[in-house]
Amino acid sequence: MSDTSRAHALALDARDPLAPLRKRFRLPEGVVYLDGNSLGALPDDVPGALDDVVLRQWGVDLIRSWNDNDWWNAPTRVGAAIAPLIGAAEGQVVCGDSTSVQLFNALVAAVRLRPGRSVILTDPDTFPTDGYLADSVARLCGARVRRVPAGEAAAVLGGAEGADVAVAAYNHVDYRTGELRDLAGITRAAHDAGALALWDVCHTAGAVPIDADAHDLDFVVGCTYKYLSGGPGSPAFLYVARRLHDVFDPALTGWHGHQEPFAMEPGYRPADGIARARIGSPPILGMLALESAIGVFRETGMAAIRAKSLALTDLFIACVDELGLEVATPREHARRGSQVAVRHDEAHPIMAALIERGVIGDVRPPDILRFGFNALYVSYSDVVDAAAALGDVLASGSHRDPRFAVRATVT
Ligand SMILES: Cc1ncc(COP(=O)(O)O)c(C=O)c1O
Ligand SMILES: Nc1c(O)cccc1C(=O)C[C@H](N)C(=O)O
Repeated sequence: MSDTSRAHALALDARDPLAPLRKRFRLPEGVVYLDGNSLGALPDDVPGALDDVVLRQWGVDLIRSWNDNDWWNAPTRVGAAIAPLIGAAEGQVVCGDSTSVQLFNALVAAVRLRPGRSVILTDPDTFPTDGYLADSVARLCGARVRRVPAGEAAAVLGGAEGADVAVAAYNHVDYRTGELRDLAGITRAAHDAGALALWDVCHTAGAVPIDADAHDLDFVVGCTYKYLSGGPGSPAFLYVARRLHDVFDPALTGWHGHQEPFAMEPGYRPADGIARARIGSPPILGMLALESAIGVFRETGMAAIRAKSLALTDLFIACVDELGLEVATPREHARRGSQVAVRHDEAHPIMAALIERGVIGDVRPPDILRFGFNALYVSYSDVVDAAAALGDVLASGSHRDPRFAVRATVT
C-alpha cells in the first residue's frame, strides 16, 4: 500500500533532487499544473531571452543578426542541444517548422528510401495529424496506409505483409491513455522486414529517455512545446540517423537546406549532413525562446527526470485507486509515459470543475481525463493536492453545475 498522505508527499518533496528546478519555471500561485504534456509551463529564462532577441538582436542588430548573433545556424545549433535529450550523437538533429511539417518531410523521405514497397504502417489510434499526413503522403507517393495497433505491429512486420512495408510510423506514447509503446521491438521488427522506423516522440521528448542511436531509429520527430517547455507553437525537431544522411531525399527542398544557399543557384543541391533537413527561414523568435527554455536540462539528466516522473505517476495512480476510479494508463513502468489517464463518463465537466479549483489537466474523447507530470516542476504535494481536489469534486458533485455542461475550451 502506498502512502498517499500529504505529510508523506511533503517528505518526498523535501528529499527530491529535482525540487530546486521548480523555481526555474513561472507557475501561477495556487495552480497545480498538470497539462505540461500539452503546453509546458513558462521557463523563467525565456522572457529575458526573448527580450534580448527582440529588442537588441532584431531591433538594433537587424539583418546583421543572421551572422553576428548566429541566427543562420540556429536550426542545427538548437538541434544539437536537443540531441542529448533523445540519445542522439551530434549532427543528426535539426530544429524548425511544425511537427506536422517534419512528419510529412520524413514520411516522404522514408517512402522514397524504400522503392517498390507500398505500405505505410501506422496505428489506428495515432495522434490525428500523424494519421492525416500518412494518408496524404500515401496519395502523393502511390502508397497505401495500413493501420495496425502498436501491440500487433511487430507480428505484421514479421509476417508476409512485412516485405511490402516501407516505413512503420508510430507514436512513442498514446496521447490518450499515456501507454508507452515498444519502441525497441517495433524498430527491430521493421528493420528485420527491411523497412524503416519513424517515431513521433512528442509525448516523450524531455520526459522519457529515447535512446535514438542505441535503438537504431531511422527518423524521429518531436514537438518542443510539451515537456521541453519551448512555448506555444515552438518549432519541432527531426532526427535523421547518420547512416541515412547521404541518401535522405526530403520532400521539402527549401533553400536553407541547399549546399550553398547564398549562391542562389537555380537548381537544388542538398547540403551535407543534417543541414539537408533544413527547409526555409526558421521561426527565429520561437527557436531562440526554445533554446533558452532547454537550458535547464543541462542541470539534470533524463534518468533522474524519468525516475521522478515514474514516482509522481505511481503516487497519482495510488491516489486515483483510492478514489475508486478507472485508470486507463498501464501500471507497468515499461509501458507508461509521463501522464495518467482516468476514465470517467463525465470527464469534461469534472475537468472543468477541477480547472476552476486551480488543478489544470485536460480531456480527450470520449471519456479520458488527462493529467501530465513534468518532473522538472511538478511536486509530490501537487500530486496529492490534485487527487484531493478530484475527490472533492466527485464527492460534492460540483461538476454537475450547469456551468460545466458547456464545452468552454478548445484544448
Ligand atoms: C503525438 C503528436 N503528434 C503531433 C502533434 C501536433 O503536431 P503539430 O505540432 O504540427 O501541431 C501532437 C500534439 O499536438 C502530438 O501529440
Ligand atoms: N499542439 C496543440 C495545439 O496547437 C493546441 C492545443 C493543444 C495542442 C496539443 O499539443 C495537444 C496534444 N498534442 C495532445 O496530446 O492532445
